Amino acid sequence: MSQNKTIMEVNQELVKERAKCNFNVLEVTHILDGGEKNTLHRKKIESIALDEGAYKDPIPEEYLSPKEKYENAVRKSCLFCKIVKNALTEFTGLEHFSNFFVLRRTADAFFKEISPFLLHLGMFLPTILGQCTTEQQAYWLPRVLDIQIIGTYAQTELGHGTFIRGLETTATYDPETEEFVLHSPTLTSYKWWAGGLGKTVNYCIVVAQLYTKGVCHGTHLFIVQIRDEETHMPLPGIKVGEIGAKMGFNTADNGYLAFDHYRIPRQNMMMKNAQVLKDGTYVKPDSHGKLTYGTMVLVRVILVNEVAFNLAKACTIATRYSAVRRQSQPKPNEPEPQILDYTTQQHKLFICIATAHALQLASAWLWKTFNAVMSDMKKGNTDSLPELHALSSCLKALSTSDVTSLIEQCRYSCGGHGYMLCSGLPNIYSFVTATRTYEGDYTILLLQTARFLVKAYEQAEAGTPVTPTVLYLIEFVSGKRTPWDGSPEGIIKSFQEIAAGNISSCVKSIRNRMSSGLSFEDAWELTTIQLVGAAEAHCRAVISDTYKKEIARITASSSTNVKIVMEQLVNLYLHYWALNRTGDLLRYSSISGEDVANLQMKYEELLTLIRPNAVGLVDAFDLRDEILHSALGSYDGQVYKRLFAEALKSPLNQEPVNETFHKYLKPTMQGKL
Ligand SMILES: CCCCCCCCCCCCCC(=O)SCCNC(=O)CCNC(=O)[C@H](O)C(C)(C)COP(=O)(O)OP(=O)(O)OC[C@H]1O[C@@H](n2cnc3c(N)ncnc32)[C@H](O)[C@@H]1OP(=O)(O)O
Ligand SMILES: Cc1cc2nc3c(=O)[nH]c(=O)nc-3n(C[C@H](O)[C@H](O)[C@H](O)COP(=O)(O)OP(=O)(O)OC[C@H]3O[C@@H](n4cnc5c(N)ncnc54)[C@H](O)[C@@H]3O)c2cc1C
Repeated sequence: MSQNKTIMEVNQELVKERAKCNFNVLEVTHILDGGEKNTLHRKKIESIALDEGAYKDPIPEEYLSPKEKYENAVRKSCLFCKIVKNALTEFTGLEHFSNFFVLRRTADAFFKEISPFLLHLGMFLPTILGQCTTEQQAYWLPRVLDIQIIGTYAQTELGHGTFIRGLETTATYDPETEEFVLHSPTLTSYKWWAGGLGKTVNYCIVVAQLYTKGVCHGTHLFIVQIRDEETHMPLPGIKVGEIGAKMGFNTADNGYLAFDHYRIPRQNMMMKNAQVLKDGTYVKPDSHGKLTYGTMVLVRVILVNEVAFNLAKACTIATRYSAVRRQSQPKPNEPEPQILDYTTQQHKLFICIATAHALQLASAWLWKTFNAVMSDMKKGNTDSLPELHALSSCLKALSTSDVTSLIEQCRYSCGGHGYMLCSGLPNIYSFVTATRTYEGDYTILLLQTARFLVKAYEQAEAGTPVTPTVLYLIEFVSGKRTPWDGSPEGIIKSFQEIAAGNISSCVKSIRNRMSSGLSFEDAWELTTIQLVGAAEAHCRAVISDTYKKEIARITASSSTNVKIVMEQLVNLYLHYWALNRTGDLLRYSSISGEDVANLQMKYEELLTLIRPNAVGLVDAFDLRDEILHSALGSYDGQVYKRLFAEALKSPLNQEPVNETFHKYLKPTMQGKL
C-alpha cells in the first residue's frame, strides 16, 4: 500500500480493523484497476508524480486569496505537466485514455479544487481527436499534447446551455478572404462558463451557428486563437475574462468570451463531419446529424468513471474515520462503540462502497461500448449511436446524481468534523455536485433517454427488433411476468419490470392525452415527470445488471473470500435499491408485504456480514493520502493529531492577539466605540 511520506504510527483501531479483514485487499485493488498490470502502471505514474512531494503547497490552498489560489493552481498545473510529460505524449488516440484516467486521478494530489488545465485535457484534446480531419489533427495534436498551446471548450452562452440549437454566436463564411467571421450579436450570446477561459488559455473551441451563402446550417465547431502566443493579450475583436466566484471550481478560471466580427481561417472549422469548401459550398455529414455533439457523449462516458472515483475517495475518508471515532454508550459500563458499529452508520456507508464498485464497472463497460460504436462509425455505420446516446445520457445523469447525494451522506456520517475543509469532503462535494449540471443537466439527459425508451417500447409493441439494453421490453409487451423470488437475479428482473411498467405508463399517458386533443409535444410535456422516472428506472436496471454480470465475470478466478465479499456488495446494492423503490415494486412486480419485510431483514444481515471487511474494502481503493487530502481519512487513522495540526495552520493562530481586539473589541467592551 503506497502511502504519504509523513509517516505517523497507525492508529490501533485501524490496525485491528485490518487484522479482521478476511480477504486479500490487493486482489480487490487489481479488480478495481482492471487487472494487476494496470495497478502497477497506475502506481508507477503516481510514484513519478508524487514521490518527490512537488504537489505540496507552501501555504494551505484554503488560506489563499482567490487570485493567489488561481496563480498557485497554474504553477502546479505546469509542474504536473512537466513531471508527467512522457505519459502525456502516449496519447495518440482515444484507446490510450486509460492513461488519461490515471493522470486525472493523480492530479488530485496537486489540486484541492481544479486544475485550470482540466478542459485542455478533458475537452479540448478529445474534441480535436473526435472532430478534426486527419490533416487537422496532424497540425493541432502535437501542439496540444506538448502544451505549446492551451485550449478549452466554449459552447454554453449566457442565455443558453441546454438548448444547443438556440446558441446565438455566428460564424459567417466570407469566400473573398476564405475566412469565417465570428460574432456575438447580443449579451446573451456571450460564451460563458468554459473552464480555463478566464485567464489561462490562448485557444478555444467555439460552438457557433454556421452561415454560408446566406444559409444557416446549425451549430458547428471552430478552433479559435483568442490570445497572443507571446504576450497573452486578448487579440483585437476578442473580449474575454473570468465569470467570478463559484460554489467550487474556484481555481478553474471559468470565463466569458465575446467576438466583434473576429476573423479566423477557413481551415479552423473542425471538418471531420461537415465541411465548407473554399467557394462557400456546405458539405453535409453523410451519416448522422448529431455528430458535432460527439465530445459531449465522450465526456459523459468519462464522467461516470470520474464520479465513481470521487465516491471512492469520500467513502474511504468516512469509513476510516468511522472506525476510529467512538461515540455514545448504548450499553452501561461498556466502552463507547466505534461509530462504524452502528447499523445506521453502516447503512450510510456501505452503499457508498457498493456504488463506487457498481459505477466503476458500469463505466468500464460503457467505455467498451463507446469504443465499439466509434469503431462502427469509422466504417460509416451509425446504427448504434442512438443507444449509446441514450445509455451515456442516463448513466451520466444517474451516476452524478447518486454520487452527489452519497458524498453528502459521507459528510453527514462524519458529524461536525466532516464539515471541516480539511476533512476533504466539502471539496469533493462541491466538485461532484457540478457534474450533475454540466455536460447536460440531470433532467435533460434523462428526458433524452426517455425519448429512446418510448421509441423502443413502440418497436417492441410492433414486433420489430430492439437494441440489447431494452430487450426486457419484449417480454413485458408479450405479457410475460416473472414471479418475485427475492434472488439477486429476481431483483434485477423486477427492476426491469419496473422500468418497462413505467415506460408503458408513460406511453399510455401520452396516448390518452393526445386522444383528448393535445399535440404530441404538449402530451409529452405533461408526462415528463413520469418520463424522467422511467429513464431513471431503466438506468437502475442497466447498472444493476451490469454490476452483477461484471462481478461474476471478473471474480470467476478470484479467491473464495474475494468472491464472497464482492457478491455481498452486489446484493447490498440490489437490496438497497429494491427497498428504496418498494412503491414501484408493489405496483409492477408480484412482491408481497411479507417479501418486503424479508428484503429488509436480508439487507440488515448483509450490513452485518460486510462490517468486518469495511476498512479492507476502502483500503482496496488504494488511494494515496496525497490524493485524499483528508485529516479524517488518512491511512494511519491519526484523526485527532491531524485535525489539530490543521487547526494550527489557520492564519488566525499565527499571532496570540488579533489586531481587531485593539481596534474594535476592546473599545466596544469598554464602551468607547
Ligand atoms: C479522465 C478525466 C476526466 C475529467 C473529467 C472531464 C471533466 C470535463 C469537465 C467538463 C466541464 C463541463 C463542460 C461542459 O459542460 S460543455 C457543455 C455541455 N453542454 C451540454 O451537454 C448541453 C446539453 N444539451 C444537449 O446535449 C442537447 O441540446 C440536447 C440533447 C438536450 C437537445 O439537442 P437537440 O435540440 O439538438 O436535439 P433534439 O432534442 O431535438 O433531438 C434530436 C435528435 O438528436 C438526438 N441526439 C441528441 N443529442 C445526441 C447526441 N449527443 N448523440 C446522438 N444523438 C443525439 C436525439 O436523441 C434526437 O433523436 P431522435 O429522437 O430524433 O431520434
Ligand atoms: C462548474 C461548471 C463548469 C462548466 N464548464 C463548461 C465548459 O467548460 N464549457 C461549456 O460550454 N459549458 C460549461 N458549463 C455549462 C454547462 O454545460 C451548463 O450549465 C449546463 O449544460 C446546463 O445548462 P444551463 O446552465 O443553460 O441550464 P438551463 O438549461 O437553463 O437549466 C435550468 C433548469 O431548467 C431546466 N430545463 C431546461 N430546459 C428544459 C427542458 N427542455 N425540459 C425540462 N426542464 C428544462 C433544467 O432541468 C434546469 O432545472 C459549466 C457549468 C458548470 C456549473
